[in-house]
Amino acid sequence: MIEIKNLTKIYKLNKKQMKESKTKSSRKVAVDDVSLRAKKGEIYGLLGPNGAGKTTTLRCIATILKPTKGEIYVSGHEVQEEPEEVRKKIGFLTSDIKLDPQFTTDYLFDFFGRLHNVPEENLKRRKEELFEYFEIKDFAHKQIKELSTGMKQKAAIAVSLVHDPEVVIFDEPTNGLDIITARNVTDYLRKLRDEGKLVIVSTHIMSEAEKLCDRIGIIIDGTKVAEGTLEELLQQTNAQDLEDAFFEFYKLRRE
Ligand SMILES: Nc1ncnc2c1ncn2[C@@H]1O[C@H](COP(=O)(O)OP(=O)(O)OP(=O)(O)O)[C@@H](O)[C@H]1O
Repeated sequence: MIEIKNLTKIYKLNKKQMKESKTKSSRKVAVDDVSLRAKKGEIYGLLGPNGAGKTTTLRCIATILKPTKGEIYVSGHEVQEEPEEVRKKIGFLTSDIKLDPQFTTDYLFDFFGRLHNVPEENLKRRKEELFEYFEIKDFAHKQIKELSTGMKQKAAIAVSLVHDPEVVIFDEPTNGLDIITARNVTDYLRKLRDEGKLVIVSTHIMSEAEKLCDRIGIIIDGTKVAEGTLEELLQQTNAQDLEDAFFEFYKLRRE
């Protein structure tokens, strides 16, 4: 389970960032008092527009960013108190973390597997399974820098799952992927959910959230403005689809 209790993340802005953001304040509240729970066996989607605070929230869960306030528990371990334990439990994918361009997928898979203390037998089996599923075999021995965007994303996904994590945190996992590769990835996330894993994803794509996520948290300007199953969100807004529901919540937030 992931439990976020009153997470707030404030970035300190430097002069250049203040100028770019056209603000006189040196503080940017990226996430403002967000609480949520996601359970094993579900895909929880964080849905929000650009700059809503989705990536910041996921990075705090993944121990990459330090929360300004609040607590986050991953399988019972608090991210600031037991970051090592949290890192063992999670697989984290984000576009900001790039695989080293001079290495091959095959090499990086083994490297990260050993870093996670995956026994050699299991590592071989995991590689066989993931490389087969994501059709990595044909380019497994090419350097990352030679790969297309889609191939790089598949490689990053396989590497993030090397240790068979019980919690999978994917930041915009289908970003930049063609429709076939994107379906491949979302199908794999469903498979993980069906195996009893907890999957948390961020997206700004309404149709993806609608089809993929068991529960959705809508986040706008760093605040969670709504949460529920698709049916619940539609009921709350009398909307026909998620896009309409989203705009209802957006209007309410901006009023
Ligand atoms: N390192 C940083 N320093 C200062 N401000 C930041 C930093 N990272 C993000 N922000 C700001 O915090 C806010 C939330 O950003 P975040 O990346 O979490 O949003 P997001 O919902 O993931 O957006 P997107 O869909 O565009 O990736 C934005 O206003 C962003 O400009």
